[in-house]
Amino acid sequence: MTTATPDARLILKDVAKSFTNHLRGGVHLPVVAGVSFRIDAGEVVVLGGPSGVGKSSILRMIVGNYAAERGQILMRSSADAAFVDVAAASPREVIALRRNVVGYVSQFLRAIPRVSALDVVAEPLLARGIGQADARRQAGELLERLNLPSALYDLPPATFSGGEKQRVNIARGFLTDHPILLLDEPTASLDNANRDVVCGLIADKRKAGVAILGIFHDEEVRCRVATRIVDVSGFSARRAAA
Ligand SMILES: Nc1ncnc2c1ncn2[C@@H]1O[C@H](COP(=O)(O)OP(=O)(O)OP(=O)(O)O)[C@@H](O)[C@H]1O
Repeated sequence: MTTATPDARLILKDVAKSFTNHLRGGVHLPVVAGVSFRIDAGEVVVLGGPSGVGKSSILRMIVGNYAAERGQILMRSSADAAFVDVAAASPREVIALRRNVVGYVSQFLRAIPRVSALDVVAEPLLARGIGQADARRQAGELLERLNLPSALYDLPPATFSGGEKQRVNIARGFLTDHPILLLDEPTASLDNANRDVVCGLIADKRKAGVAILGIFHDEEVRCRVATRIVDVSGFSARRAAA
């Protein structure tokens, strides 16, 4: 299952993560071990399992926010490209992978003071060399699809509602054409109409051959978007240690 095929974009091999709490006398908290799965282009794999089992931690290791303790996290942009191991990558390599290979929609928007919603969304396109007018136009079109009132485009998102902030975050993550996309509960604060829009955006990405890995607590959304579910309970380090 974790062998490389031409379609493979993301391969995890025997990945493990635990935390050590230095403020609590070095308490050691094993989270996951033996995490092994593969995602091909055009798949939407959803991580399942109970709260606290390690789903978000796996996404954060893939995007390089958390260091993997063991194992390999191999990713590539196309069938012709070489795999890069995020688990062994330098900070500079991680930044390049985030710019070009792996997109990430986190649970919460990290609002930058004084930067407008439109520019927050357009920024990843600018970083990839697209001109400002074009980037802002594309950002506006996506925000419109996500039903964000145009009166908000020029305002910084800091004072937006939870659902409005989440839609800015989704637009920022979906605007680029990263070949791998990670989604951490992108529909959590959305109403039904906008949940439908996000399901449509995910379907478009899948058709374009993007390899998607997501967490969705909403069962209806999970059933609509998932092509496969990976149950993280099977990798629980606590269960293995018990
Ligand atoms: N930075 C951190 N420092 C210490 N412990 C952490 C850290 N991040 C996560 N954990 C712990 O790791 C475990 C797994 O957390 P994680 O957020 O990955 O679970 P989850 O399956 O995504 O949960 P949920 O479904 O509730 O979001 C939890 O026990 C959590 O407390």
